[in-house]
Amino acid sequence: MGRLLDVSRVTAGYGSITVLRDISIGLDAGECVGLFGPNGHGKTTLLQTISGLLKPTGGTISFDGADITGARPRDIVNAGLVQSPQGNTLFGEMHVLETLELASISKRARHGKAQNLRRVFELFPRLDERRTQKAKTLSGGERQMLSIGCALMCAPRLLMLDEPTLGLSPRLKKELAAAVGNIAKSGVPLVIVEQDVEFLLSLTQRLYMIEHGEVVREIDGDNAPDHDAIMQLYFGEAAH
Ligand SMILES: Nc1ncnc2c1ncn2[C@@H]1O[C@H](COP(=O)(O)OP(=O)(O)OP(=O)(O)O)[C@@H](O)[C@H]1O
Repeated sequence: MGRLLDVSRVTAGYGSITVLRDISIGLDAGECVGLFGPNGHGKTTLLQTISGLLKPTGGTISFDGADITGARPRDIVNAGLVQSPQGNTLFGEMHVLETLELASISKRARHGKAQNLRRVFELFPRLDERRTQKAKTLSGGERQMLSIGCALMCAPRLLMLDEPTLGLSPRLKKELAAAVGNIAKSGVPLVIVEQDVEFLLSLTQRLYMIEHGEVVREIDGDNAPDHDAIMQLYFGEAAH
């Protein structure tokens, strides 16, 4: 059986700027993988390309055996491949419940809307307590939870999270890590972009280190280098 997600030799960028160069990553059903590396080296661009928001100029992307290279974002979501962007992309004037309901507009999300909503509130009690609070008044961590909640409203078969812990306090980070861990335990495979490698190692089986739009290293979670070696990798090799 093929992989759940197979990104093969993809090239993509913005206009004349090439960001991703012949990049390949993949995961099997039931697996969670992490992407890390220095800022500005293409991790978000990779997620946007997989989601169909950016069209690759080379390579192929398949999801559950179907070729989705260049497919429309809405068709990709309907196939069950859903991205949760960083939490600052929400509509500020809409409150929590409205936002989650709006997220269930897609064909895929309409089924089981009540059940998905229950699941989001179980996972994130903070959102349950703030159903009628406007998105713009939520804290950074709560906005991140709402962004993940929106993705969960689409009943993902693969969920991609873009820096879910960015700017969070240690306490909120722990809370979010527990919720993301529960999502993984419920059987949803994850692709997580994060700067915090320890956070990634606690949630994923495999890491890809991305530099200059390429995978420069693949790390197996069971044989991961220790903290110092990872820092050396990060700053030693990212400095040039
Ligand atoms: N819309 C855009 N137009 C032009 N260039 C862009 C655009 N979005 C991103 N870039 C550039 O593409 C490169 C890769 O950015 P990207 O956001 O993918 O990196 P990243 O690894 O996710 O970084 P970070 O960890 O800081 O989020 C950067 O040089 C960035 O400036």
